[in-house]
Amino acid sequence: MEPAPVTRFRKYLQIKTVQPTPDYAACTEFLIEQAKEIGLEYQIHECVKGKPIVILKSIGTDPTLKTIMFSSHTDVVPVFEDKWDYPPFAAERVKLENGNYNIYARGAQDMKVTGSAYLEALRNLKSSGKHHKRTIIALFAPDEEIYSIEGMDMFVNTEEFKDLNVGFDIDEGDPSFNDETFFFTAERVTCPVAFTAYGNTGHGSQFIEGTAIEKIMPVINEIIQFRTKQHNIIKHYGPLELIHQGEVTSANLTMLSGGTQVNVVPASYTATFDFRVTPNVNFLEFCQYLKDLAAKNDVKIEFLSKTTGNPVTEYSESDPFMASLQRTLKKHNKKPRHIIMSAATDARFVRRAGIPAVGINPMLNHKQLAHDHNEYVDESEFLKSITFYEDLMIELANTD
Ligand SMILES: CSCC[C@H](NC=O)C(=O)O
Ligand SMILES: [Zn+2]
Ligand SMILES: [Zn+2]
Repeated sequence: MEPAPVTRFRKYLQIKTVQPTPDYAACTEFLIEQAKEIGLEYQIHECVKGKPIVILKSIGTDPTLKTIMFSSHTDVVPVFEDKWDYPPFAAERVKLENGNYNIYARGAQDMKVTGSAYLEALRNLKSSGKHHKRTIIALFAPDEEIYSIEGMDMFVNTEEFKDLNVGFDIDEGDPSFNDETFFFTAERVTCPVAFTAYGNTGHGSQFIEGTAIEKIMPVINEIIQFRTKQHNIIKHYGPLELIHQGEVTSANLTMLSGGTQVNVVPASYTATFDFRVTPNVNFLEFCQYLKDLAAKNDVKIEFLSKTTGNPVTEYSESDPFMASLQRTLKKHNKKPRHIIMSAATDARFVRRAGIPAVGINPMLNHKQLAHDHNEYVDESEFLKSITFYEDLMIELANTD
């Protein structure tokens, strides 16, 4: 028999909140239905029409205290459907030889599993009748996969957000590929940059000097060398390299454009890079390095994001909320490991608003498949994560 939490999780996965045209209306309807069934208060806030932030609340016995927020995003990244063994929005429950089940769907890991675990944890809390002092909020945000511009980036600056009176945020983490539980209080800065070179044009049969491509090539080459050097710093960790990725800066050439016809030398050429800058270096100094590189090669540089850096949440075991988190980890026999998030999450906006935020995902021994084909979760890990969040909610919400 399929457990009821799994049935509800699969229903959430079947809603096509896939970028670039996510069905947020159906998603909101599902979340409201859940809130009503569970007995939670709910409110919806749209910073931009059609981009709902759904907020569910279990009101604490002392509503004057700062609240505890559990954040997730509702959107998922696109798929290459022909590369999937199961339809990505059917959320098929596949039985394995060992008797366990996997649930296959886009968003199964990133991050509807977490949103579903929050809902199930709240459901259990409500039906158990357990009291908690602080109000618990489960927040479901749109557009995280496309920079959150009309999602959390805007929302944290609103009165509605201030009214939530959040004191501590639990946010997106990564499932673990071993038996350790990763938690994050800092992440790398997403820094998309476009370099554009302008040069002489002319007939494609000629040795034209000073072409755009001649100017852009040294920039590309230097960045590729930089990338290799950064990678070399962590390569010796072998299979554990993933844990250390946040300690260095990554660079990937993700877009290259220019040229209109094969026999016409292009007048301009653009190379766009996805940089993820480690908090271990000064972000502005890194930006200056890129600016100098552009100037040296007579190339225009454009920073495609307005970020000036990412604040880090202070971590101290004597902090009462952090202590509650550690107690819950201990209770669940977790081996916590404090690392730097290599990707970007909505926690960065919460931290910018001056609120401590911890990214975490309690699922263990899992293949990391966020944004990949055949994304799935192990059903038993999903079910275990519900009890983890249930305890975490109670611990954090009863923190003095
Ligand atoms: C940088 S905004 C997009 C956020 C996205 N987060 C997870 O996949 C990421 O690319 O890291
Ligand atoms: Zn995500
Ligand atoms: Zn993602």
